[in-house]
Amino acid sequence: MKVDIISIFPDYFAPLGLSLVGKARTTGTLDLAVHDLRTWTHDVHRTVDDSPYGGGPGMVMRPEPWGQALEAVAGPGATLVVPSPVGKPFTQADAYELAALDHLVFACGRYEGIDQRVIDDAADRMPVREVSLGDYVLFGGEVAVIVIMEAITRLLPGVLGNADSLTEESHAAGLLEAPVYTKPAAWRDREVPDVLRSGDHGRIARWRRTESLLRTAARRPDLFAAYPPEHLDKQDRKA
Ligand SMILES: Nc1cc(-c2ccc3ccn(Cc4ccc(CN5CCCC5)cc4)c3c2)n[nH]1
Repeated sequence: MKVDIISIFPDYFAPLGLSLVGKARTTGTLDLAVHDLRTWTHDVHRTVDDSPYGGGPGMVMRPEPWGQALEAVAGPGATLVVPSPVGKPFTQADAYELAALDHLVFACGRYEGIDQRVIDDAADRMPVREVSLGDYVLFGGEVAVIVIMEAITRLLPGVLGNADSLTEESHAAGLLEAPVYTKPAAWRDREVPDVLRSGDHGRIARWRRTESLLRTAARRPDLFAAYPPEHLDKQDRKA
């Protein structure tokens, strides 16, 4: 997968050189390049922002540098992803969709956002997705891109050691996962649930299922309400 990131803070993406994302880059699974938006400014001050038409707080990112940057970076077959407080909430389903694409270009805004004409102009040439990471306001798109890149990269072939981790995932299955435990069996007078040490895999699977349902009902009534009733068997109804 080819990914290009455009930002006025290219150093923000150093974390994408570490750990499993870094490994995906060295193995060639992920071809990632980060570009400084100021490359496409031509004034002595390398200006990327200006005051908002209509007034209002802060500054807005100028369209010219973005227009030239996207022409240079987003060729045919690219999809533009723009983190934004007003975007569509980003979900695991979106991560799967983006992970299946050949070329992603991320536009990281700062200040109060990017001139809307940049998005509208790009949408004439390529698919554009404005995505929100949640109902809170960040300083810019960079942190959102790091999160999105983690969510996508772990879905790429060969990145996760044990592919089972993907099938067991909660958000993939619509429920929150059960609690996890490891050695020691007792720690600060707290015991690991006996069922998990029983070796009875059927009983263990039922226990985990029950814990997932209870957790989801308690913490994410929205997910629980959306969980297809046909996926609940009579054993679950006893929970
Ligand atoms: N999920 C999520 C994503 C973001 C996010 C993503 C990209 C950018 C680029 C700039 N900002 C800062 C930013 C933007 C808009 C306002 C709101 N202003 C009110 C009046 C005009 C606009 C404030 C501050 C971002 C924030 N935040 N949260």
